[in-house]
Amino acid sequence: MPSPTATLYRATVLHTPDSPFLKADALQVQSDGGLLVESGVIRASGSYGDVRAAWPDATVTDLRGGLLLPGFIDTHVHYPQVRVIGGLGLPLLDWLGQCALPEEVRLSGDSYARGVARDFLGGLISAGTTTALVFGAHFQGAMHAFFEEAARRGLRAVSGLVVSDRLLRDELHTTPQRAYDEGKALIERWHGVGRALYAVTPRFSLSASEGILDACGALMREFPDVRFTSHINENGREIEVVRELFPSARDYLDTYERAGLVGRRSVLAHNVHPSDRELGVMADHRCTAAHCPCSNSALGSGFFPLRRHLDAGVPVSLGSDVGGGTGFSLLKEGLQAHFMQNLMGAEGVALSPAHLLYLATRAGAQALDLQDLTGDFSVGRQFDAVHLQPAPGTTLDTVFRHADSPERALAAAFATGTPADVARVWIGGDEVHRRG
Ligand SMILES: Nc1nc2[nH]cnc2c(=O)[nH]1
Ligand SMILES: [Zn+2]
Repeated sequence: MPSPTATLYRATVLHTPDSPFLKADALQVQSDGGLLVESGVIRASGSYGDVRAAWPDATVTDLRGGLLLPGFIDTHVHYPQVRVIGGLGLPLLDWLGQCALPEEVRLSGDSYARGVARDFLGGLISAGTTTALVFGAHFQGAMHAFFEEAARRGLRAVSGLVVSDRLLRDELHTTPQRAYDEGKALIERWHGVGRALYAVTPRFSLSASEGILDACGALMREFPDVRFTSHINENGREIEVVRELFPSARDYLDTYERAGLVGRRSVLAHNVHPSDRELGVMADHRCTAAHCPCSNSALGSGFFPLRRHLDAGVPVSLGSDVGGGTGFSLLKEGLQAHFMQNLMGAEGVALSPAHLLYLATRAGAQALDLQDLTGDFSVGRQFDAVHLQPAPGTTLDTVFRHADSPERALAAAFATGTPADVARVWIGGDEVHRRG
């Protein structure tokens, strides 16, 4: 019997439980759909009429007039960089030195860090993101502040202390022992607590000695279900420096591989310039590449070789890479991915709205090994959802009113949607954002 707390969401529902890269017709659409949610979990789905008939006592929430999508999953976004979005015109290493790192130093102050965490979470959730792999800060206090604020907002946050011991700035450097000790303490405090998970996070091999990568490896061995994230193969100059710093490594990936950091729960951001060997190893381990198209464009990092990743069998997800990226919207990231693949001509992959939705949702859940929990609207998943409903009189509202199918409306959402079109957001059935 349905409990009195069951809610039936009535909406135009779209999701991609299967990958459109592997299966035609992967986009599932219910023009007048129903999702029955009880205790935050989806118990039934189908046409509104069918679900209503089976659950006549459920309270109906009427969301007709927009699109109900799975909450977006951002698999690469930096919490300390929200206030420095927009440093355009610099390549990676100059941008880090001039824009990102001076701000990251300020997070040594706990109250400053808490303010940044609040700004970050407000921006992320109001853009429709419900799960995120969040590149953390270099300071333990800032990470406690982040996890506390993320819990308060209800985000599914996967994050960890960022560790480095060379070539950044002294204030951001640690030691292998301290990286291990602080990482262990944070894992024991936060991993698996509420919706939080921990990710071991060396910044990138350029700023990490073998000692610090080994300390990360020790944490991964001791806590095998934590996640791993870092950067790889983003920028030509960065790759040259890594080659000089690790003369015996076969390539950039090998610097992580030798430390035991490449696995099913590893997500490496960018991978704009991979070798075939690196792609083969990532595929063998089911290690995901987080594609960040706005960042790659803003920092001039290059065109992401999506075709080569797909052909090699490497999983790919999407990231906003704020603040190298230009904002929190995964709609915008999807559009930019589409543009860049188009501009690559024969080497590019034609990305349909179904591909974009998959990359922004289910692919991220798989990257984080959370596919049984979130990322689509299958029965048994958490109700993590975003309701796109443009305000009356806006351009997207006009297009929605005249779209001849939900698929066309979805394409328009990627083409012209912004966080202003996000009307409501739920995580685990809790409403975590409602447009003012
Ligand atoms: N885009 C980007 N790449 C990085 N590589 C190392 N740190 C960073 C960062 O903060 N942003
Ligand atoms: Zn990044």
